[in-house]
Amino acid sequence: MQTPVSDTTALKPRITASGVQVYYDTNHALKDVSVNILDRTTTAFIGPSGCGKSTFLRCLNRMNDTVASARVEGKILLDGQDIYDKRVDPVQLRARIGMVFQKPNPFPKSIYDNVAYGPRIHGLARNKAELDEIVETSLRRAALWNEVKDRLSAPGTGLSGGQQQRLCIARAVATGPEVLLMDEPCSALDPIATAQVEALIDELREQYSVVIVTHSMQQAARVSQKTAFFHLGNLVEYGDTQQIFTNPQDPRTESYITGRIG
Ligand SMILES: Nc1ncnc2c1ncn2[C@@H]1O[C@H](COP(=O)(O)OP(=O)(O)OP(=O)(O)O)[C@@H](O)[C@H]1O
Repeated sequence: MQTPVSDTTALKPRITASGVQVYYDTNHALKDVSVNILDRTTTAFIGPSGCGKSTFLRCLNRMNDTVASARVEGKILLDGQDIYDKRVDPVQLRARIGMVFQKPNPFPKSIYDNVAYGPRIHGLARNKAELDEIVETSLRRAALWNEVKDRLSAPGTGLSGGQQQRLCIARAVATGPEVLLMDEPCSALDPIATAQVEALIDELREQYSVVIVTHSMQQAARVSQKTAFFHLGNLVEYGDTQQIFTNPQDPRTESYITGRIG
């Protein structure tokens, strides 16, 4: 369901990006991007292939650190703290800004251990009972508990694609993140599993800030309250999803949403 515009106006920025540039060697892939990502809001990144959506998403939890050719400039603050500060541990950061990928990628471990992995390495549970509690809460939050509660020791990889993606969402929420980044989370799923994940995204944003990269404008319209349109490495337009789709301010946005570029 679309949130009325007035609902997002009072929400505070969780992430503030200013003047972000990304280079892969000499390829200037992201050009001077500045945007606020709001709390308790789903923000969609849309735009033609290769425009920099995933590159920008990966800047938000320093996943580009793992790409040798990538160089990131500019400032990205999470709750006012510079995430690129040398004192910030990227592993701790990724517990606060979780990520769900295009293809479900559960660990080759049991359903329980997939969810318990993060809380274990970050020392979030003092004993087995607390860990059990986190696993159950996370699986409930990912709308998967009822389907798996009787087979928690079965391998995560044995679940259906849609269930695996919800398991990956449970794994991401298990560390108590503030922000969830999703890079085309439904592209490997069938329509029913897609609908389930979309419904879940709408529930998750009541607690988290959710950012989703999607190729589907219909999906962006269904799940997001804010939309950012990227083109050739530029953030061309950012605004309320309804406004972007009905009354875009930039001719490039209009061309994209009416299917003239893409
Ligand atoms: N790991 C990488 N190494 C080198 N260049 C990269 C890498 N990832 C992305 N790029 C380049 O950066 C630019 C932006 O790519 P990016 O994947 O961010 O775009 P996108 O909008 O997410 O595209 P798509 O919708 O096809 O996934 C492209 O020119 C791409 O070739």
